[in-house]
Amino acid sequence: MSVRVEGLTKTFGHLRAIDDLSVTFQSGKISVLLGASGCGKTTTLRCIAGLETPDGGEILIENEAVYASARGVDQPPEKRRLGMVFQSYAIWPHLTVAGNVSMPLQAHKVPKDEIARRVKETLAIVGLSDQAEKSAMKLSGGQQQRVSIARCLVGNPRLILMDEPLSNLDAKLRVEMRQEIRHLQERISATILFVTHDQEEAMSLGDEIFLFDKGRVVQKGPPEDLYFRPVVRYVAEFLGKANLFNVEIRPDKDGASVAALPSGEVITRGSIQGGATEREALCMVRPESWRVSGQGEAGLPALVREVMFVGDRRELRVDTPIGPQIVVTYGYQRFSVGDRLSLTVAPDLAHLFEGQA
Ligand SMILES: Nc1ncnc2c1ncn2[C@@H]1O[C@H](COP(=O)(O)OP(=O)(O)OP(=O)(O)O)[C@@H](O)[C@H]1O
Repeated sequence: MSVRVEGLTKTFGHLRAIDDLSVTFQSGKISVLLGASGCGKTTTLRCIAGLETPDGGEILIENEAVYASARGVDQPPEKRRLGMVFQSYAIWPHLTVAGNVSMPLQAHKVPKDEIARRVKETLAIVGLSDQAEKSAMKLSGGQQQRVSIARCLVGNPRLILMDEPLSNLDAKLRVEMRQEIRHLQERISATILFVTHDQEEAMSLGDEIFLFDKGRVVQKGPPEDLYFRPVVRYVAEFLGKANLFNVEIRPDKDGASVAALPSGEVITRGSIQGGATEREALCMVRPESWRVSGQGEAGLPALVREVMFVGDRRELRVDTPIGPQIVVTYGYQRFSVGDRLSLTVAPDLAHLFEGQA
């Protein structure tokens, strides 16, 4: 079920929580709504669910208007046939696991034997078949969240809205649950809109990320596009770590381009985005994209100031003629404070924007 939002606006007093938002969330995909606290992610989700009434615009689910201000359309939440999972599990502590999952069906007066069948099927999907008769209160946080996911799935929604569903889980479980949600989505081919402010969660889960700022989407696309090809500085700095500095792009003798720093060093040559025309640009290099070689080699000279060993990788803070840079290397590559290095980057990993550092 695709979801289309057209010119959506929602204000709270003087605050524009959603500001003329137009986006399409694709059918059968996980779309992640990502952004800092207060940027309008939850309000967008609540408007789609019908839990919040927008000030204007349209919301279409599978091309059917569930909200259209100009035509006075505003379907109640229960008519929109979607499922929701929240940060708080909101399970009933006095009921069993099966009792919790059956609640939405009982509310719709579904026949008893059908309830039993659907609860059984759904518990199998979320891996809780052997816990069906256990009191919901006796489950771990991860299991409780699975119960709330099962309760959402039991009504067979084609569209599932998830608002920070993993925030209350510990770090290891969060990563496991991410994979489970991915597998689940593949099995039931549902459309999932997933709200988070965690960039790693967004990148590992999303088919597409919608990065919000001040009630608008700044950039949307596959995670790799946002990470390696951000359209503006805000996106570069929100997703992961970014080294940002000014470069001059000029043609090389053989027709390729070189990116030279204001201090004169050439950091890359080849087919750089932006072509061979002479111009100044803002350049972004991700920490792991720097290629490290020994002192005296061509490139940007760097002096190691700090080394942080994190097992699989080593994070270096280095001083260079263009200011401090972050460099990430493999954990087995040994570096010490005081080492002198040279840094270069592959042309396709030197990403250029308009603007100045
Ligand atoms: N019911 C409300 N009354 C007044 N202001 C509200 C209400 N709901 C949301 N807001 C405000 O609207 C803005 C957007 O809120 P929203 O919850 O959508 O942000 P968010 O991106 O989901 O942030 P978070 O990750 O903190 O939930 C915030 O400034 C918030 O304080």
